Amino acid sequence: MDNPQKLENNDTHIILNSLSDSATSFDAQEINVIEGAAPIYSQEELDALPDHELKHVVCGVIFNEYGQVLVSRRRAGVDYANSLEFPGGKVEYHEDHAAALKREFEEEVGITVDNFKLIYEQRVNGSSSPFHIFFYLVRDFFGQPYGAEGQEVFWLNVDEIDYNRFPPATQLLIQKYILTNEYMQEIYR
Ligand SMILES: Nc1nc2c([nH]c(=O)n2[C@@H]2O[C@H](COP(=O)(O)OP(=O)(O)OP(=O)(O)O)[C@@H](O)[C@H]2O)c(=O)[nH]1
Ligand SMILES: [Mg+2]
Repeated sequence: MDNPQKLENNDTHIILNSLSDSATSFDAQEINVIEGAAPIYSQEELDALPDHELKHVVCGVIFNEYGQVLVSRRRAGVDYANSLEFPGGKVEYHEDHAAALKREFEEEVGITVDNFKLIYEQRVNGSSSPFHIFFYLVRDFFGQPYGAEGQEVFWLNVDEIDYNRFPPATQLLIQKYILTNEYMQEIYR
């Protein structure tokens, strides 16, 4: 792959970036947390669960050459509807994390991704069952991201990120990893 992190077309960058206006005007109150999402397990109980009993979720954090991060808006009718998220989803039983990340990025934002590094993981009380979420820094991508499932997708400047717009596990990732600039040494290496 030739210089996979560089977007092929600067117009696409501008179109995607202009969508961030709607993200910037987003009201955190719109986030629809489905009823019954109260924690089922205490943190202690969650920590004691065998990992094979937990669904694995993988999400990818990608930066473009302008230092912006790729974000999607969750659709209506799902948990945390309307919140922002990093693309990703549930690992299927036959997949490892890398295969699941590649599939989710193809399905959700139409790009090919590679060269992953685990940056944060956490066990979470889901609305129906607990899951284990893993966030990967994605160092290489190829193609132009778009909302392949009809959702909004945009590049967001790191200093415009409002972590309150994301689900709780993602808020922690943003606070620990993105707002502290810890990612810098990994991508601008
Ligand atoms: N994609 C994504 N999911 C997240 C993030 N943070 C977070 O708590 N989650 C949770 O991870 C769980 C699974 O993610 P998902 O809904 O994207 O799963 P998926 O793509 O396989 O969806 P599907 O079941 O409709 O096919 C959801 O409960 C979601 O709320 C995030 O930053 N990105
Ligand atoms: Mg998903």
